[in-house]
Amino acid sequence: MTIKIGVIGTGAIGREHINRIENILSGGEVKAVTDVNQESAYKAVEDYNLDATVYPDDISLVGDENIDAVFVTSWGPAHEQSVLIAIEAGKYVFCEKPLATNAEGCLRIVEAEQKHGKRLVQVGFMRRYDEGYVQLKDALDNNEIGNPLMIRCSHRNPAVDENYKTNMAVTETLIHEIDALHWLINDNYESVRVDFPKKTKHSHAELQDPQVFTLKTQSGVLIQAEVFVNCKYGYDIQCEVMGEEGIAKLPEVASVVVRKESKVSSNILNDWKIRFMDAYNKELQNFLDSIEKIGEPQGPTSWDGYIAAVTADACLQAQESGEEVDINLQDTPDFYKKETAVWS
Ligand SMILES: NC(=O)C1=CN([C@@H]2O[C@H](COP(=O)(O)OP(=O)(O)OC[C@H]3O[C@@H](n4cnc5c(N)ncnc54)[C@H](O)[C@@H]3O)[C@@H](O)[C@H]2O)C=CC1
Ligand SMILES: O=C1[C@@H](O)[C@H](O)[C@@H](O)[C@H](O)[C@H]1O
Repeated sequence: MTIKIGVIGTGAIGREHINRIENILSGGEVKAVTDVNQESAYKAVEDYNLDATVYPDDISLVGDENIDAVFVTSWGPAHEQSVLIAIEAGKYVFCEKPLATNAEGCLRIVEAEQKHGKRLVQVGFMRRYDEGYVQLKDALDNNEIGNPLMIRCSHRNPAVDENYKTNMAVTETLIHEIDALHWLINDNYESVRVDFPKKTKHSHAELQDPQVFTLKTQSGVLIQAEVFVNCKYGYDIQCEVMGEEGIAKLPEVASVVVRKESKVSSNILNDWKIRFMDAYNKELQNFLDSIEKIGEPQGPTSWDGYIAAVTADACLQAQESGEEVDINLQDTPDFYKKETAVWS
C-alpha cells in the first residue's frame, strides 16, 4: 500500500521531507501540497517532479479524500490549526515541532485525538531515531551505569541570523533536548532555572548567547543544558549521563582521524540537516511503516508534544524572571501510556 501524503508548508524542512518521501523512503507518495506562499508550493511540485495538486490552504488540502496522511511543516504558530482539522478528517498527521506553540494548544490536540479514538499524530522529535541516542538509551535502559544522577549536554550551532531572538533558544533549539532527555531517562521534569553567561561578541542586541538551562527531574536528576547558537566552530550535539556505576556519553559523529604535520585532527559537521539525516529518514520511514502495519504511528506522541510545550513555557518564564520555575504536568492519560516503538 502506498500512503498518499499532503504537505502543508513547502519551506526548508517541508522540501527535505518531500525529497525523502519521493527519493529515499518507501511506501509514501506526495499527492498534494500547499503553502501560504503559493509560488513555493508550485516550485516544490516542479523541483521534485511531483504528481500532486497544489491547494490554496490547509483546509482544502485536508479535504482531499485521496489523502491518507498530512505532513505539517509550516511555521510553528500555524501547526495547531492544521493538526486539528486533519484529526477532524481522520487523517494521519506527521507534525514538525512544535506541535502547538503552548500547552493549551497541545491539550486541544490531545483531546481531539482521544475523541477520535486511536492515535493519528506523530511529532517530529527525530533524535529518538538517531543511532547514537538509541545506543545511549539502550545503555541506560540496560542499567549499564546504574541510576542516572546528572546530565550535561550542549546544543551548538555555528551561527544564527538576526531573526533568532533569546526565546528561540527554547522554542527552536532546546526543545530537542527537552524531548530527548525525559525519554532517555524515563523521568519527568520538575523545575528549570536559566543562567546567562557572558555574551559572545558574535551575538546581536536581542539574543542572549550562550544560555545555560538547569532542569531538575522528579526523581532528582540534575540536567545542565547549554544552548550556544553562535559557537562558530560547527554544529555540535553533546550529551553525557553520569550514573551511580559509570558514565555514558553520546558517541561522536564518525569522521576520519588525520595525523599530519604534528597534529591529529578530525572534522566536525556544520549543518543539522546532515547531522540528523539518518534520524529524519528513520522517523519518516517508521511513520509510514507503522501506519501500514499497525494502523497507527508509533513515534513521539501528541502527549510528548504537550510535555515539550509545558517545559518550554516554563523555560521561557525562567528566562524572563531569572527565577527557578516549577514545571507542572497533568497526569498522562491512559490513551498515551502504551509503550512507544523501539527503533534502530
Ligand atoms: N525537527 C527538526 O529538526 C526541524 C524542525 N523544524 C520545524 O519545522 C517547521 C518549519 O521550519 P522551516 O522549514 O525551517 O521553516 P521555513 O520558513 O523554511 O518554511 C515554513 C513554510 O511554511 C509556510 N507556511 C507558514 N504558514 C503556513 C500556513 N498557515 N499554511 C501553509 N504554509 C504555511 C511558509 O510560507 C514557509 O514556506 C518549524 O516549526 C520548525 O521548528 C525546522 C527545522 C528542523
Ligand atoms: O530543529 C532544528 C533547527 O530549527 C535548529 O535551528 C537546530 O539547531 C536544530 O538542531 C534542528 O534540529
